[in-house]
Amino acid sequence: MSADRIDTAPWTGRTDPEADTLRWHQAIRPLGAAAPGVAVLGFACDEGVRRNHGRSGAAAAPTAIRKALANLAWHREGPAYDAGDVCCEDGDLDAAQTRLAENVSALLATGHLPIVLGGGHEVAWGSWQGLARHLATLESAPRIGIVNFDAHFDLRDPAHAHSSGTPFAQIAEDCAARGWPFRYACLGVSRASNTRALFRRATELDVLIREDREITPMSLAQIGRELDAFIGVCDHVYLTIDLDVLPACEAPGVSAPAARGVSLALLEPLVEHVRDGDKLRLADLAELNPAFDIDQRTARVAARLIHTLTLNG
Ligand SMILES: N=CN[C@@H](CCC(=O)O)C(=O)O
Ligand SMILES: [Mn+2]
Ligand SMILES: [Mn+2]
Repeated sequence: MSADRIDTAPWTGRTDPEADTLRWHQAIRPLGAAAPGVAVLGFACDEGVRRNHGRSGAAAAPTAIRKALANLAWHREGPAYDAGDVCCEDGDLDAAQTRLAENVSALLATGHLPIVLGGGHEVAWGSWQGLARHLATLESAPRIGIVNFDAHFDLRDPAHAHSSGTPFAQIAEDCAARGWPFRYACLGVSRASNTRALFRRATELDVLIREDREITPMSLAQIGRELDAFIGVCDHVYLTIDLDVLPACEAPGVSAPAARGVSLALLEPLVEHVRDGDKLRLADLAELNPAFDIDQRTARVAARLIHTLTLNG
């Protein structure tokens, strides 16, 4: 399986003359037959955002994230690879998500930790299918926990149209069809941005919900323990970060900027909980829209989160 497009152009940045000054652009390698490591894979698609009546532009996000990541200091021991981009052609979202899933499952089968660079949050349906396809070859009913940092549940009814607003409802249906448990934590939810119907669906699906206003410096340790307990009853974790969980001042470059949001200073320690649980199999970042970004602020946050997620190993 291979991606639709390989673009090495974003991997440029500062080169220092001193020793031990590596940055990502100097360390990352094209994917090849090599030791398992972190593998970034782009999903250049905003068809789901368009269908969800959002602001198009997230298809350009993988390149913008790579550019921001390129210049960050390299602190890893293990390798990192660029697996290229999956693109959405002619609005065929299902086909793009299927190709994403094929690439993700191939990376998992060769021992990599895939980090998918969305794309609208429709990336999650492709990411999930890749993880499910891989785990189904190993276990009959894998216990997968989905941790979504997001201002939105993205549990809209998929019967109308598959979009950036439906991926976790699609996953819930998929789990039911497979006889797998659906375990979903959605942290950073804005009550003002999700209808009563969405809150009801989340409650029916037994979603672990923490609203944006509940995540404070005082509650951080407690929410970390709740996250640990959630992860504790799973064997595998899929982490998905919708950048619109951050306040608009920290992440202006998204389709639906957050009036309140959860700041990076609170988000990052929670992401570290997920990282350090030893169960993380797959992560993606969604909804960066470079057309609305200011001085690469949102792309820099995305890159910082990748740096944090991949710091160990
Ligand atoms: N992935 C985005 N989901 C949100 C978008 C909300 C908005 O555009 O205002 C949702 O469908 O609720
Ligand atoms: Mn969102
Ligand atoms: Mn979302």
